[in-house]
Amino acid sequence: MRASRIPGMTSIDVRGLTKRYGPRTVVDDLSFTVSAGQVTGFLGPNGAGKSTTMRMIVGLAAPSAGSVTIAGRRYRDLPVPLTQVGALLDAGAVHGGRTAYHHLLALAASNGLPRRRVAEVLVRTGMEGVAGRRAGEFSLGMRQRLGIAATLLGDPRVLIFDEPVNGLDPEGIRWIRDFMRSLAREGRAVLVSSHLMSEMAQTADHLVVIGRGRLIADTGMSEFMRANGEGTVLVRTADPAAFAQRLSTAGATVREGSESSLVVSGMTGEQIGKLAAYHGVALSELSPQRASLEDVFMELTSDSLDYQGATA
Ligand SMILES: Nc1ncnc2c1ncn2[C@@H]1O[C@H](COP(=O)(O)OP(=O)(O)OP(=O)(O)O)[C@@H](O)[C@H]1O
Repeated sequence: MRASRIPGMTSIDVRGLTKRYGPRTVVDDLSFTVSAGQVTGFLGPNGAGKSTTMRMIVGLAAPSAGSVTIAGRRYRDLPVPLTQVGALLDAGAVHGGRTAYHHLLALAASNGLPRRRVAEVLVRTGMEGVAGRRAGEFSLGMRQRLGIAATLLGDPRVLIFDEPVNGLDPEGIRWIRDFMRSLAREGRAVLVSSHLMSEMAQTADHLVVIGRGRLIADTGMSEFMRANGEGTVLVRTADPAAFAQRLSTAGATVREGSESSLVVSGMTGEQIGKLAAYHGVALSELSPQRASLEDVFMELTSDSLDYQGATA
C-alpha cells in the first residue's frame, strides 16, 4: 500500500516490469505511471520493447517479473476489461469482410456492451457515413478510426494506442492527434507509443522514453522541452544585422541562418517577440526550432540503437 497514491489519479501503474524471451530481456525492470487527464507519449526506437510492454499491460503477454495494474487492478481481475481499458495494438486486425457497423456490433455483443454504444462510437469517430461499408475497403486512416472506435465501445477511462499514426497522411495524423487530446481533456488516461519524437512534441503532456527495454526518461513534456529542446528560435526581419545587435545586447547568442534569417539561442520566442515590440522592429518570422528535439531523442537512445544493430 502506498498511502501517497491518490485513487483514480494514477491509471496505469507499471512496477519492475520485465519480459524475457529465452536468453533475451526485451523489457527490463521498467517502472512508470500513466496519469488520468494526460496524453503520455511512450517513445523508443524500433525494437525498444514498447509493444511488448503494452501487450503486458492488457494481459496479452505474461510478465517474467514485476506487475502492471490498471486503476489499481491487474488486467485479468477486471470484470469487464473493455469498460476500463481500450487498446489499439494492431490496426490491421479487423475482419475485412464485415462492415464497420457489424465489426463493432460483434465486439460489443461479445463483451456484453449495449448495442447503442456502436452508434455512439461511430458518431464520435466521424464514421457514421461509412458504417455500412466493409472494413476491407477502408484506407489505412479509416481502419485506424475503426480501431479507435472499437477501443471506445466500453467508454473506458484508460486508452492505449500502439504507433497509431504510422503510415498515415498528414490529415490522418492530425485527426488522431486531436482525438487523443480530446480524450485526455475528458479526464481519460491516454498512453500512445511512437518511435518519432516529432510526433510526440505536439501531442503528449508526459513522456516515457525507453531503449533496450529500460527506462531512459520519465518527464513532463514541457520540462523535457525546457531541459533539452530549448534549442533555437528562427527569426526573420528586414534588417537582421541591427536586430542581431539588439538580441546580443539582451543576452542571446545569435548566428546567421539561411536566407538572412537569424538563429537565436538563450531566449524564448516570447522574449524575442517582446524585445522586437519594444524596439518597434517588425518580425516576419519567429519560430521555435523543434528539430533539435529529435536530435535529443536520438542522442538519448543511441546506445540502444547500437545494441540493435549489433544483434540484428
Ligand atoms: N514473442 C516474441 N518472441 C521473441 N522475441 C520477441 C517476441 N516479441 C517481441 N520480441 C522481441 O522483443 C524486442 C522488443 O520488441 P517490441 O515489439 O516490444 O519493440 P517495440 O519497441 O514495440 O518496437 P517496434 O516499434 O519495432 O514494434 C524485439 O527485439 C523483438 O524482436
